[in-house]
Amino acid sequence: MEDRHKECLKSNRDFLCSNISLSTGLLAKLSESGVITDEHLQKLQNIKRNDTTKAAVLEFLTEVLPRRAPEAFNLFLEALSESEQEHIADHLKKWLGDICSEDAGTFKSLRAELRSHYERRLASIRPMPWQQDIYLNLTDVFVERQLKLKTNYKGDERIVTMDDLFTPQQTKEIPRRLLIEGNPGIGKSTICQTLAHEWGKQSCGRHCRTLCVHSFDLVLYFHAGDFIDEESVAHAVQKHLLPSDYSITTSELQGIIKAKNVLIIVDAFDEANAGNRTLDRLIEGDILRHKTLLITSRPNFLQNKLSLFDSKFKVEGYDIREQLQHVERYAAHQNIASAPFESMLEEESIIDLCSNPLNLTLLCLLREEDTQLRITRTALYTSIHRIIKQKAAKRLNLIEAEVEESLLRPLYRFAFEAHRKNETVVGENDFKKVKNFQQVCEVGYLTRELSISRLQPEVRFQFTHKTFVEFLTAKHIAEMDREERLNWMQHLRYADYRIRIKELAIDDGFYVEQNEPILAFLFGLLEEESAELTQMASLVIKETHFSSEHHPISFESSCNASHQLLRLLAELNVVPPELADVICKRRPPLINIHHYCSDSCMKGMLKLCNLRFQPPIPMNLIVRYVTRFNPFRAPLLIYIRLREWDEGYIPY
Ligand SMILES: Nc1ncnc2c1ncn2[C@@H]1O[C@H](COP(=O)(O)OP(=O)(O)OP(=O)(O)O)[C@@H](O)[C@H]1O
Repeated sequence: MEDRHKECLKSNRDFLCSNISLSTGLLAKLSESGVITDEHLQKLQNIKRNDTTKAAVLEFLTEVLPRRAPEAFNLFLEALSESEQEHIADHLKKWLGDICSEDAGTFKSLRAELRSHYERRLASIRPMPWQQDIYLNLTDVFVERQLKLKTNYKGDERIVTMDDLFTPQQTKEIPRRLLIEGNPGIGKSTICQTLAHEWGKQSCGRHCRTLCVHSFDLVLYFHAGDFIDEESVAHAVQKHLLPSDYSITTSELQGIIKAKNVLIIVDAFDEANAGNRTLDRLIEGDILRHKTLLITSRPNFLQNKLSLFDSKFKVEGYDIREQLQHVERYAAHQNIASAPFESMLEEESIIDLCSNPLNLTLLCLLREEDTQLRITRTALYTSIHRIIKQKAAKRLNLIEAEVEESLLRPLYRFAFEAHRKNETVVGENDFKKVKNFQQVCEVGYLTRELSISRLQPEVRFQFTHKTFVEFLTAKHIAEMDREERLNWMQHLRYADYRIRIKELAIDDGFYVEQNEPILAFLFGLLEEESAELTQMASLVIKETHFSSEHHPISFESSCNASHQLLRLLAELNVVPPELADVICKRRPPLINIHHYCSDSCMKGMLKLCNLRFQPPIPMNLIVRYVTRFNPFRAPLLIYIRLREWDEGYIPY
């Protein structure tokens, strides 16, 4: 409870004890609004029964109410008014009004100024900050997030909604230090923005009476960097939240912050924690310990400060329901049909991207720009990579070429090394070699990892998505010279095998598809480099026995190693003539297309058909069980003269 409210109860104790009736109506209102618990209720009723009402009121005023949440005082006044004791509420309000009348004007004006600041400045999201003309209305597109609340030191978690952020948890105390952690682009800043913007709207709406953001008298919304070189929160408010011609002194601000129920939101601890003394003091409770502080950070930046937080939340990727809501809202906001965005969520090649709100927003923006139904996976990742690069350049105040040269190239190498070890982490020994590693992390592909051993702490960095590791690895390989690249390719395995011996519990296998995430990106990235591409394709042709004859009608001839070239061709927009020549010279006498064939295999097949070889390559097409409409299959079926299949299955 706020100091001035405590003071008010104390100064009016005699009046209250003599006048309050602990009626059933009042007690019911107090327990309904959460001011008292069932235990409190029982205790007060016992005192009333065994002693006097006065004694019970005294217990309530001294032992119960002052220990409750800041908004309990106002709820108490409301309960009085609603239980026919309005005159008591008025008496207390008048006392408070007389005491605070001078400050009240300053406070009201400050609150109005902040509200209008948030209303104006936080109304939209700009997913590409360097492109201010691309913006989305926050209220229209915001997807309500779920958070994981850590419930004990063992790491057990419980799902909560954003409405539960400020709710007392285990200890029943209002949490004063809250932490939200999450990976890059997962929506931490957007949560902060929404909280401040909601508060700016004044109305509590349906949240009324819960511990929502509107229960705070003031919300101060900062970026962690706003505290650098600021000696106090009041100084940071003056510099970052108020216009320069707004007249209020730092000591007035300090007085208001001290007296009021304030929520301080600090976004992006990870971006500005070094040498941030005021922020450290705030987290440690060395200053403003009774105020509520909400910090967001990418994971594992607050290691030695974690114990200072009463509530720790994690925000994770979208589930499918949230993805759907995201694209529907986006489409409605842009006033276009949502079907193309919804179908995007089913595209296997980008499934992992869709769970990240930033990536999904970028995908929507790209999809809107792109009138073609499909673009290659490489093109998609390249576009997103470019956006992430531009974002980093803007944030780090560098030109894009510098980001590429000094930050991304080391990152490509890290990805390559990590992939080679089949890991998605970078160890201390690796990153120590890079002088600006901190900045490399800030690009947004790496997050700080917990040490593996508690006895010997080690800092490690984790890549955010496996597919990005593959894409960045391919970027590294694409930058190698030809010999080195071919040498890397030569060491891949190109034969499928499967061993299963049940009695010995041996189950092992290898499918060349395992090479494809990187090879496909590599083909896509080198599309313009015809000679390089042809060299790589020749190697694949040779190693996967593309030119050999396959059994003409085998049900087992599924989409296997010999189809790898097809799947890699799918990543190209155009097959360059040099490569087409090689394929033509080394074409197989027959190609089997099976109902097992993957979409990219079909897509590559189409590309092959488009080369119009003379004489054409004969083809078996086995189309059993094609149940689902697939946009690649339909044109293929039209394009290819179907060999009749004696079981009479009708192609879809
Ligand atoms: N709840 C949401 N509803 C709709 N869009 C969202 C939501 N959360 C995030 N986004 C989209 O994702 C983008 C990135 O989100 P945000 O900046 O909040 O991520 P972040 O976790 O703070 O990332 P970083 O750690 O890189 O700063 C936003 O600009 C917005 O386009």
